Amino acid sequence: MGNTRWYTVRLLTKLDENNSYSNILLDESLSRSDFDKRDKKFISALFYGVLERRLTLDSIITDLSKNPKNKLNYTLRNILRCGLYQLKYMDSVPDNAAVDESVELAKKCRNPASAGFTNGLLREFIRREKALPKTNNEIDRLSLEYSCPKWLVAKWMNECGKDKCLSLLETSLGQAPTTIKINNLIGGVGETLDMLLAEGVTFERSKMLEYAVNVANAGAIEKTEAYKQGRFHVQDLASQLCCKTLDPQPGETILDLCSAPGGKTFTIAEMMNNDGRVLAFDLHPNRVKLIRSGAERLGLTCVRADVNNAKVFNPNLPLADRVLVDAPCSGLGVIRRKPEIKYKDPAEFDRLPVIQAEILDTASWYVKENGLLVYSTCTVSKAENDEVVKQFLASHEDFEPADSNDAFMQTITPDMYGSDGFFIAKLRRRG
Ligand SMILES: C[S@@+](CC[C@H](N)C(=O)[O-])C[C@H]1O[C@@H](n2cnc3c(N)ncnc32)[C@H](O)[C@@H]1O
Repeated sequence: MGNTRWYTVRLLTKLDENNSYSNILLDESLSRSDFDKRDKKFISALFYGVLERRLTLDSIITDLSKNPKNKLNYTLRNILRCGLYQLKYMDSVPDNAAVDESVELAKKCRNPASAGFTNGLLREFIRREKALPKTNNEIDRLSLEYSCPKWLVAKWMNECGKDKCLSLLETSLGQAPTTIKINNLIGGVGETLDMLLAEGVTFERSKMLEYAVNVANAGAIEKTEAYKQGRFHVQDLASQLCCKTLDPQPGETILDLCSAPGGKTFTIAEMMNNDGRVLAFDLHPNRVKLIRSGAERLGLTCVRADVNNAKVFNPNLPLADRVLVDAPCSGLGVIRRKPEIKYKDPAEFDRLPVIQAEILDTASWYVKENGLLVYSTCTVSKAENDEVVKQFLASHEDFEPADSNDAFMQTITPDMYGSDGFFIAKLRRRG
């Protein structure tokens, strides 16, 4: 097991140094390693666990360090984070093993004092009965308990109220579900599910959507024969609900302006029985390739993918029956999948509403009379959701809510259907 811990510490350190995406870094390096299944599971649990609890773990380190101003190097900090995580959150690891293994790793550090420091800090944590540092107010307490930055706790408390905020915090931790969208154009649903079952994949069909299936042991889902045959793609339930809101019909022209990697494009094309035109765009050429290869695997010949900047009006694009703007956003609805999002500097998110408004305004030019414009994000943030839509409606008299009551704007939170956090607004161009 020592090897798996050192491996995890090195991966976490790489993440600190390079700012890369956690899932890509872990998947790529594990697939190149020769660890067995059990070791890989341990490494993943420790890696993601430390990442999602990083704020809490660092607060404990600061609290217990005799000299908190003493800067720890990345490696030693990650050894301590991993040790504390095992002590506090991994019941399967005995306390002595967590401490001893961490001390062994600390001996690999250049500073000879590291091992003693690690031993002292971890043992002090046990002596204090693994209590979290004391806090003075509720925001600080929740921030520490859920490893969520104070600004985000305060924001959700303010915007959603205490109960919703608590449920957002609760569902921001732990394993995210894996949902697939069955391709109704290749074989029957039953046939595809039988194939998955035969390959050892267990699942539960969604009660909300006919072609949505929750997969339990999703590890190698993209290695299955059913996947290779294009019988499904991985897509969260909320994204599938977004496509349902767009409600594309066979024979129509659809524009999907922020489309990569293409999940919604594929579902839209399948809902249209591959009949009509789905014009899918993204700003980044490499990501456009993902749309093309996905559509090809799924046999969706009605999809055409190209590079296009959604902020700038493109006179070559046709008027469309329905236009989807699945906008770039802060991603606060998916921090369970990508914990690094919550540690970003919130100032980075300030520019997003302006970009979103620009894209939505440009998108509106492509909508036919009586056509639909759907705006969506995978974030829970009024500034990027409700406010963008309200301002759009205020400055575009030719558009109206597509549903008569408040239902035209929907904030989906993970507690509702077990999906990601998501926002969908459905607007119509007046006739
Ligand atoms: C939320 S993701 C889209 C996810 C996609 N709709 C799906 O379901 O798979 C937002 C996408 O917008 C793209 N994007 C960002 N700025 C853009 C712009 N100005 N024009 C077009 N695409 C843009 C990003 O590259 C990213 O792929």
